[in-house]
Amino acid sequence: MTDQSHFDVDVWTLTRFVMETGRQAKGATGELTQLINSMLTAIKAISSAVRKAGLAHLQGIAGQTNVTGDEVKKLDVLSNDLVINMLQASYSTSVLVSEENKDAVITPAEKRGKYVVCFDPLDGSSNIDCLASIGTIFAIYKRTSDGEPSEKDALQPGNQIVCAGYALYGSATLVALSTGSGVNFFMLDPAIGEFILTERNVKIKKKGKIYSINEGYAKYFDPALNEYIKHKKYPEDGSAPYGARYVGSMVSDIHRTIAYGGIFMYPANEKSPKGKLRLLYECNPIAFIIEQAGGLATTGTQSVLDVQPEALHQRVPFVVGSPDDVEEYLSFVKKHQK
Ligand SMILES: O=P(O)(O)OC[C@H]1O[C@](O)(COP(=O)(O)O)[C@@H](O)[C@@H]1O
Ligand SMILES: [Mg+2]
Ligand SMILES: [Mg+2]
Ligand SMILES: [Mg+2]
Repeated sequence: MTDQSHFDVDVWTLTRFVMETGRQAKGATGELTQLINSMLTAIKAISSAVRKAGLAHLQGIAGQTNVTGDEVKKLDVLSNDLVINMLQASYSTSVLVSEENKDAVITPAEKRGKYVVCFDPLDGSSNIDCLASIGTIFAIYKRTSDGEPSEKDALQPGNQIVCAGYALYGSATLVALSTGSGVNFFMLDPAIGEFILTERNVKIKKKGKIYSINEGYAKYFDPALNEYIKHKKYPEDGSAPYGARYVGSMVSDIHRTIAYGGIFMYPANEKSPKGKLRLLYECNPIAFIIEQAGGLATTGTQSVLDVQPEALHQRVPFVVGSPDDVEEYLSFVKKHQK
């Protein structure tokens, strides 16, 4: 018998994992499995496009701006089309909300299913042309209304999420996924085109040593935030200062925060009174994952997942990470409210 130890013959692919957990869900119809698998197909295709962008003239701008004023890149458009087409072909969705579409995309009647998906097809677009890591983010909800689907079906708080995940197109392509019972990491094995389970039930450190924020906006930060950052740089208790890391691709900054611990912040500031990150397809899915990993996700005044959305592209201030770090930040906010 040859030694097969180097080749796993009982490999846990993401598809197998989702089927396994899907079967345990009461009343499982397999529709969520179909949906997730279609999302994975889009993610594999985006991963391939990202890695050949420089060769296939896919870098650079597409020549338009989106509803939130972002300059849309060619890869934003390609990724968006891939996700929409794959999800609608899965017969499991009724309403799609994308960063790149002003209005909700309603699935044609003959292809409708019971899920609503909010997604950022390509996160970190400003980093495409310099080859820094970028990602895809998604959140899946069950439709709760009857009759004709509409954008209202997507205005659910993040605490109603059924499944959320992100893909990171980094030195490897990774998917972090949660269906509400913890977070699991899967890495793409290009040799077989499958995502392989690499880390089960991932937990974030209680406290980290890294803070992550774009300090280029420090001029516009509120006093509580500036005092908190000063405390990280010049700790009064003689402890070591925190390290600073900021990629400018949220998925990349978030994945590092989960892997190493610490805090990621995109708060409100004078220039962006509600912050920059969008609630439905950036903050809610990431907040869900972070909390499933034992972390905290706050707007500064409430838990992100409790925010009742009022508009598809609304922004919220966003501070997430290790529980002790987020709590410490909130203590500075409270101190300045008195
Ligand atoms: O350049 P800034 O203002 O720090 O903003 C960086 C943030 O903008 C984003 O790129 C916005 O996301 P998109 O690239 O999907 O529009 C985040 O990924 C990132 O955290
Ligand atoms: Mg954008
Ligand atoms: Mg984004
Ligand atoms: Mg985007």
